[in-house]
Order: sequence, then C-alpha cells, then structure tokens
Amino acid sequence: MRTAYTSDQIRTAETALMARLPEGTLMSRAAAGLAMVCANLLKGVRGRVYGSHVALLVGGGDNGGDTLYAGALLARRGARVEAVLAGSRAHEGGLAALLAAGGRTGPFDAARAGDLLARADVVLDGLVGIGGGGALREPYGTLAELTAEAAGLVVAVDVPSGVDASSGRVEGPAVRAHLTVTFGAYKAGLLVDPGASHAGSVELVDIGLGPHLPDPEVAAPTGDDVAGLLPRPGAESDKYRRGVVGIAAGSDRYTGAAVLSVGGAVRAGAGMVRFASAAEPVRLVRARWPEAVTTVLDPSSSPESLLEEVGRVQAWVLGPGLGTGPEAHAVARAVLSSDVPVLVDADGLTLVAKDRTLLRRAAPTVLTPHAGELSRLLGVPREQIEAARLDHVRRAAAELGATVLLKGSTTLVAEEHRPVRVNTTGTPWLATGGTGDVLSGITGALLAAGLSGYDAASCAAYVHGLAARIAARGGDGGGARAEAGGRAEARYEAGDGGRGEAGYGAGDGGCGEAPIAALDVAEAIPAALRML
Ligand SMILES: NC(=O)C1=CN([C@@H]2O[C@H](COP(=O)(O)OP(=O)(O)OC[C@H]3O[C@@H](n4cnc5c(N)ncnc54)[C@H](O)[C@@H]3O)[C@@H](O)[C@H]2O)[C@@H](O)CC1
Ligand SMILES: [K+]
Repeated sequence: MRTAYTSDQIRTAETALMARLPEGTLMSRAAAGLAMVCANLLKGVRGRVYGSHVALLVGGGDNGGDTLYAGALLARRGARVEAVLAGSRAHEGGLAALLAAGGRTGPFDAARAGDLLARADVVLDGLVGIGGGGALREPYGTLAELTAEAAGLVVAVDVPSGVDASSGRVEGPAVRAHLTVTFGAYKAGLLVDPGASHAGSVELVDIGLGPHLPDPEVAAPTGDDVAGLLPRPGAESDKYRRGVVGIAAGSDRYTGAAVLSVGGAVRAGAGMVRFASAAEPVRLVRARWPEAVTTVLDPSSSPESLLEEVGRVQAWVLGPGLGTGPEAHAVARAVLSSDVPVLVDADGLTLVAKDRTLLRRAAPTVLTPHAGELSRLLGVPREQIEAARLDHVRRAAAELGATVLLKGSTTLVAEEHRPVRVNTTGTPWLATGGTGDVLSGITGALLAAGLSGYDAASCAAYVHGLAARIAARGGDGGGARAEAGGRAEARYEAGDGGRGEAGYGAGDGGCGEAPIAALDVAEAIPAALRML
C-alpha cells in the first residue's frame, strides 16, 4: 500500500523529526536526493552531468532552498546551473551554496526565463511546495505557465507549484511536470487528479520521516495488496460459497448495460449470477451469458414479493440501464430492503438522489457515481467536484453513510474513518460507454464473495483498470500491470534513478494502446486476474 498525507501531517512529522537532528539535516537530505535523481535524468538525456544545462525556478521559501542546494550539487558536478529568483527573498544558505559552486542567478524577467527554459536539459520547479496556498501569485503564475514551453524535462520539487499538496486541487496556473521528486512521504495531492496529472511520475526521497507519520489520508493499493485481498477458490469451494450475486439491471429500453454488468460479474469469478429484469434484457443476457440464472420480473407484484422468484443472493448490483420510472423505483426499493450488501450504480444513483429514504438500511451499501452523478447526490455543481475530488468523495461517504467509489481520471474509494483509496491502474481509453457497467459487475462479484464494500470497490477498480490496459494493448499482458511504469516510460527517458520506482500513474493512452469496447474489458478480466 502506498500511503499519502496532507501538508499538515507532513509538517507535524517533520517537526518531530527535526527536533532530534542538527539544523539543516532534512533539507540537505532532500537536496541530495533531488540532485541524484536529476543527475540520473541528465545522464539519460545527455549522457553525462558535466556540461548539461539546468534551470532553477526558485521561490522564497524552503522549497526554493531545496532547489538551490540541489542546483549547487549539480553545479559541483560540472552542470551549468542558472536560477530565476522569483520571490522577494531567497533561501540564504541555498543561494550562497549555489553561488559558491559556480551557479548563476538573476531576478525574474520573462524574456530571460523563456530563454533559460528553451536551453535547459532539466528545469527544476522550486517555486512553492507544501507551503503553497491558493492560486499562484505573480510572477510565480507566469513562470509556471512558461514551463509548458520548456524544451527539456520538468522536475517538480516536492509538489508541482500550483497544485495543492493536500488535496490535488488546482486553482490557476500550475506546473505540469514529467517527474515529481517528493520528500519524506507522498503528498495526497500527488495521487489525486487534477494534481496527479500535473505530477507525472512521482519519485520518493526518504528523509527519515517514516516513524513520525500518522495514519495516512490516502492509500493506493498495489498489485500485491489487491492479490492478497482477492478471493481464491479452494478445494472446498462450491458456487454458493464463492458467492451468488444478484443483478437488477436493464430495461426494455436499455439492454446493453445489463449484458455488460453480468459479464463483469461472470468474468470476475462470481459463483453464480442471478439476473432479474424485464423480458428483453433477460433474453439478451441469456443469449450472451448462458451461465446466468435469469428471472423476468413481474411489475404488478408487490414490493415484498417482487424478488421472491429470484432466489437467495449474497450481494446485489442495482441500477445499470434500469431506468428511473416508477417500475425502476419499485425494483430499487425491493433490492435495497434486502439484508445483503448492495452496489448502486447509474440509474440506481438517480433514483437514490431523488429518494434518499432508499438508503436507510442496515446492510452495507456501495455507491459508484461519476462526478455528474455525485453532483446530483450532493447537490454540488459538477465542476466543484472535479476540482476537489478528494473532499467531495469523503463528504459523500459521510453524508450518505455508504462506501463511495468516485469514477474519473483517478478513481477514489471512500469510507468514513478510513484512508481514501486511490486506484492506480487504467487507461484513458476506459472513458467509453459501458465500462462502468462492467465495473459494477466485478464489484458485485467481490461483495458476494464476502469482501467488505471498501475492499470490494478498491479491488474491483484495480482489476477493471488492469483489464482495460490489457484490452487496450490487444490482449498483451506484458507490462500492463503498471501502476508503476506506465506514464513514466511513455513520457521521458530516465536514467537508472528515474524508472522502476517512478511512474505513479495509469497508462497515458499512447504507446501501443488502442480504443477498447466495454465488452473487451470484461473479456480481459481473467487475464488481469492471472497477473495478480
Ligand atoms: N520543513 C521541513 O523540514 C522540510 C521542508 N522541505 C521543503 O520545504 C518546503 C516547504 O517550505 P516552506 O514552508 O518554506 O513553504 P514553500 O517554500 O512551499 O512555500 C512558501 C513560499 O511560497 C510563497 N507562496 C505560498 N503560496 C503562494 C502562492 N499562491 N503564490 C505565490 N507564492 C506563494 C510564500 O510566500 C513563501 O515564500 C517543502 O515543500 C519542501 O520542499 C524539505 O527541505 C524537507 C524538510
Ligand atoms: K515545487
């Protein structure tokens, strides 16, 4: 599990650690780690550090201090290092070290900065780190924008300037880095969009903070974590013990969602799928997934007897393609009255947004909205949710008393009093109709197998993203399990230090990936499970 923290949590831990160490120790550890990563990058792109060009964008705080000290170390190895001092002051010790090592400095001037950025092999963004707040003021904002024109690699120091380290919120201009070198621990804002997509790959420099860190704000399960949580059938298993999932999805008008949701559950290893719906989706599900046991629901039944024919299930999936009319409401009422875990998706979420009483239940509930659906559930504009996904997913979990999986460029899973889980697999090609229906089926199968809502949702998101990457690569599993490696390899050529650890992100949709259909994702689930 990779864990991440807010700025306040990091500061508290740093204060505790600093009290035991000589002054300046942490900054020199940070700068040494940063310089080493940059030296490796320079060796990768230029063959050597000596004679390479390095530009430093330096703010007035300690983030600028780290950057100046790292610049000094690179200058001592023969790099030509030039700094733009953007603040009214600069870290004294760092500045003296850079000048003593032969580095050059000058105040902000747009033309000079543009010229430096055009020549530099590596640009270090040391404008603001965890001390930043709100939109970048001038001239920091202009400098952040200028980094988009940089010819070389942009390395963010600790956090890309303009990204809120605690939440990933971006309120104005912000640096888009190829690589972020972060100190002590991951900051939550580096793992959650929009911050995550500004950070590029993230490399962690250990400065000894570990023993002082509290419980994390955010955690990203790795492939090994997911493998450890996934149910595996044993010799004693039978279809009932492996988990029977009920799926109430589809309508005579919307049939595809039902086929996809059932496909997700079948391929994710449900012991049995019981599918309950109108006649037309039942016909299509039977044709595509003969494994599913189907029931045509009688809309004239009373809510108590509507699901009587379906048989016993250990979890329900409710909502994909269900419709939002009175008949759909009756199905939602019947399913949510059950005493087993229920996953609510798509039209199910619309029904719940209109009638919150549906959520008054004792058994666990998992909601899987995208930002638009969450906007309806919380009564908050969609743009606000997109800008502050972490805050809103937490709020939704608390307000709705449910596990909430927020879909989007970074999928988040929140439950009260637990770290928000961030999914690291996936590909932008997943943004296509029907993939959410497949996810609902995977999650339902895992709930039925006995996983908690929190584990089922986070494991399902991981498997779903991995399956999508495999499908996008034409079924070639090689390298697809790449919560580490995807974005890093696609976007820059690093030396020894840059690869491996780096690459905290999903695929970038380029490099050998092609468009996928939702059913391709369902079909690639077994290949994803084989890799775990
Ligand atoms: N505290 C520690 O023990 C350590 C801190 N380290 C570094 O120190 C950084 C934190 O340093 P600071 O607390 O000095 O804070 P920062 O250097 O992150 O930011 C503070 C500076 O940015 C300016 N600023 C804040 N918001 C701004 C905005 N919106 N627009 C323009 N300017 C803005 C402030 O006026 C101030 O000059 C970390 O990110 C890390 O890089 C590391 O050296 C490791 C150890
Ligand atoms: K920075």
